[in-house]
Amino acid sequence: MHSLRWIWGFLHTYRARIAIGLFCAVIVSALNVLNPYLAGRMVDDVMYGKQMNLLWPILGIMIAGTFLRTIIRYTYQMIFENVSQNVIYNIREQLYDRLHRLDFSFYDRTKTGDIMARMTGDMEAVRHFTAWTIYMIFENATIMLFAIGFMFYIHPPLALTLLIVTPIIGFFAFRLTKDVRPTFTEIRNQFAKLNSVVQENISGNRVVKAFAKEDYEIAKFSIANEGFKEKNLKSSKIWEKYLPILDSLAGVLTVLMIFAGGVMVINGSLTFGELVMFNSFIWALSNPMKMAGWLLNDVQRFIASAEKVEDLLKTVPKIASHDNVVPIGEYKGIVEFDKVSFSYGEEPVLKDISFKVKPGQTLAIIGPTGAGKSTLVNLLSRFYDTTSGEVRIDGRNVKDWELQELRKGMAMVMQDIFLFSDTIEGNIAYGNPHTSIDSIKFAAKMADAHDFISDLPEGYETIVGERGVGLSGGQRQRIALARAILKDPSILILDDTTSSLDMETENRIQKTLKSIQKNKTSFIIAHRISSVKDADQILVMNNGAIIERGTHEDLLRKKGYYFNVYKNQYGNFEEKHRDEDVI
Ligand SMILES: Nc1ncnc2c1ncn2[C@@H]1O[C@H](COP(=O)(O)OP(=O)(O)OP(=O)(O)O)[C@@H](O)[C@H]1O
Repeated sequence: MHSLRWIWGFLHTYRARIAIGLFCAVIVSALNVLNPYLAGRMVDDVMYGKQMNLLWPILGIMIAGTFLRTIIRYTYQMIFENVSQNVIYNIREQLYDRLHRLDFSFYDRTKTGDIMARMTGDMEAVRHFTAWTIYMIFENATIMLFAIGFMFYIHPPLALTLLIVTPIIGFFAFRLTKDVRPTFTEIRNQFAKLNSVVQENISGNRVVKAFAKEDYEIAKFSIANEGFKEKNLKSSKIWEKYLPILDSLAGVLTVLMIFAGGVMVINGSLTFGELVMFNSFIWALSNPMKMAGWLLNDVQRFIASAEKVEDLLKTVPKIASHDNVVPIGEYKGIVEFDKVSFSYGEEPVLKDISFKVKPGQTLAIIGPTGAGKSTLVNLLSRFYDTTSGEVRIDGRNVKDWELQELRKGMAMVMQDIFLFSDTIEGNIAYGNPHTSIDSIKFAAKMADAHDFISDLPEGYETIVGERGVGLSGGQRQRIALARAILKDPSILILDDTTSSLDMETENRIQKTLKSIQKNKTSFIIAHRISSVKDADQILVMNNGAIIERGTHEDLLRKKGYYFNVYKNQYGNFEEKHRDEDVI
């Protein structure tokens, strides 16, 4: 019931069309009882009554009725198809919108394969229900009602005799529904698992090959595939149990009709023509009963899928703009962390972090892997919210910013570079689609990417593969950097952006970046001293806390963690310190 109420929320926009469709279905159902009735009249009036003048009119009406029925049926099938396509279009749009609004924590815990299963298999089950199942249920119910009404009109005792079987059919149809429903949820969940295995294997195919794990992955897929087959077979077994019962009960109707009807014809309470009518009405009774199994099946499949789609549509992003946000107007880029702590789960990942950076300044963060560097900058753009403390930009808590406005003023080059399957030009212009090619080239020059792009046979028009396949790690980083530079943000965040570059290229980029960093607040996360040494402030993080802070010179003087990293990267400190060019 709940799923029906949910789908009605989408269907009600088309209620006029649905009403027309259902009205057409009523006409078709009425026309369905016309031919059996006329066949009976033919027997009684034309064959037995010898009223030959009725032969052609009856035949004409039968043919015209059949013709009309076909046209009207086609019309409402088209109406429902059209409504279903519109409904699915609307649901898909809302789903996609929701997927974009959901935050990082949702994607942290949800498998891509599961999302894909909802967008494909579940949506198809919902479409099938709205395009076919709804009108089929209505059509079968009305055919049955018309047939029962007519049978009572013609001969109530025989009609009653035949209806004795219907409660038994109803009972088994109900049992089928009850038993088969959980299996559809299982099938649906297994389909999501299968999707996840396939999706992960396609995305990770290089790792699979590199580790020669093809057989292992094939075996893993086989288990999921086998599970899917088993769940489907389990569902079929329930079907196999009930469908023959429903079929046989429908068959019982014919036997009952011939037996009881025959007796009534012999004792003269029923004409032969009326027996012919009843014989034809048997179809109108038995067919909906046979269909009931299939239709209930479809309804269960719909409910299992609708719950999943609705579930996703109702998932509320934890991170969103609150209702009373006022646009800030000018974006300066003053960043302040005030006693910020954060945890993804139980364990604290950031502990009591405080600092302030102003436009034109660069803050660098260095520290061992897992120290919390990326997590720190993720709080800046509100990918996650602080557990305690405040992150402020231009003096305002990031939670009080309109989310889009907050993020529009920032550009981030993430550790895990993602490029779209598009041209290099399209990838660089992702944040500014209407920009000129000259601006794109300028940004590429700033990121030291212009030369290698120009050397490609198709230059900026070169299509890069999914996730940037076809480019080296360093080339990908430089395109991502150009994409961020082109956005001309107030806050520029570079998370391990130059890790794949050689020192010479990194040096060139640092020089060019200086010219554009003048009015920006820059964050640089790196493991190399060469990447952070020029920053106005360097934070050394370990285990979620700031353990040292200061300029390069300050930190060298402290002879702590930073000093040791420096020594490791540049060899003997005293010796290298004499050679200032090195740093
Ligand atoms: N999405 C997440 N869910 C749960 N834990 C996470 C998540 N992302 C990171 N962590 C954990 O938080 C801690 C800090 O991770 P973070 O990525 O911030 O470190 P990092 O200093 O940037 O490391 P690296 O230098 O390797 O990039 C790690 O222990 C990591 O396992």
